[in-house]
Amino acid sequence: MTGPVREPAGLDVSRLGVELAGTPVVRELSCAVAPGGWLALIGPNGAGKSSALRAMAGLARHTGGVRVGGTDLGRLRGRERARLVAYVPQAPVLPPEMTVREYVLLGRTPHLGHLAQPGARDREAAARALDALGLGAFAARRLSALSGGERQRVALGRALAQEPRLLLLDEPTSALDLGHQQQVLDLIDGLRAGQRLTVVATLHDLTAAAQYADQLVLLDHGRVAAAGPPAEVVTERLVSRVYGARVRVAPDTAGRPVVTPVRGR
Ligand SMILES: Nc1ncnc2c1ncn2[C@@H]1O[C@H](COP(=O)(O)OP(=O)(O)OP(=O)(O)O)[C@@H](O)[C@H]1O
Repeated sequence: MTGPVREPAGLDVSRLGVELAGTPVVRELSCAVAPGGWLALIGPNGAGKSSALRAMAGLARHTGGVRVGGTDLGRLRGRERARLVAYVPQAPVLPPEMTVREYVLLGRTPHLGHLAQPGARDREAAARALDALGLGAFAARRLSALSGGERQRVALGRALAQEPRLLLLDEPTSALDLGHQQQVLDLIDGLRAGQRLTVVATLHDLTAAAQYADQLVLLDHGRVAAAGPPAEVVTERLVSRVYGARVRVAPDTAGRPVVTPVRGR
């Protein structure tokens, strides 16, 4: 997918904290992602990954700072923030009567003037996103008539049409078959490399996280249990301690860890 290359922007998160119903669910999370970098947030159910991501998107009350390209996100209004950051939730709520094309075009909203209608450039950005995700054939389909995996790709399509500089993805491949998982992760990786889009994604698949991200943050009960390059974070010791899982971890030919679950007796 090619689009206009804009000034790249990195992410700086300092001492992020989120409290829900009086309980801290993210504590003292600090991380930095260079422009064009990919950070994966990993950790067991309830570790605080989605909460941290929502806070980075400005959608959850939090303490600490989130800066994108040096700009404090807390100081930006919704539209300004949406030109910089796109967020795709784990289970997006899609308006059932809208078509795929109309929905993806909504990604252009932050770029339109007040009361302005989408123009040719906006339609091109939406068409690029649809094509890149193999959704061209679905463009006229209503959102209520899509499978779970198609819905997930449509939500990502809207975010790509937004042409953000930071892309926040909550479990972007959870509903996708193996081929579409690779297609989506490869696409995001291409945008990262080609346009220096900065990516933060929560991922349950540790092998995929290690294959695609250049750094991982492992959360456990809201705290950072480990952070760094994949080979340092995805280890048998850490995975068994934090997830309570039996696994073998072996490097692939590129040295990235591959996790194999091992059946108990
Ligand atoms: N609205 C809420 N009120 C109170 N606690 C909440 C609320 N939403 C989530 N939590 C709790 O916050 C903690 C972190 O949840 P979060 O969804 O961030 O975890 P996660 O790592 O993304 O989990 P999962 O892998 O299951 O999606 C969990 O203990 C969860 O039960």
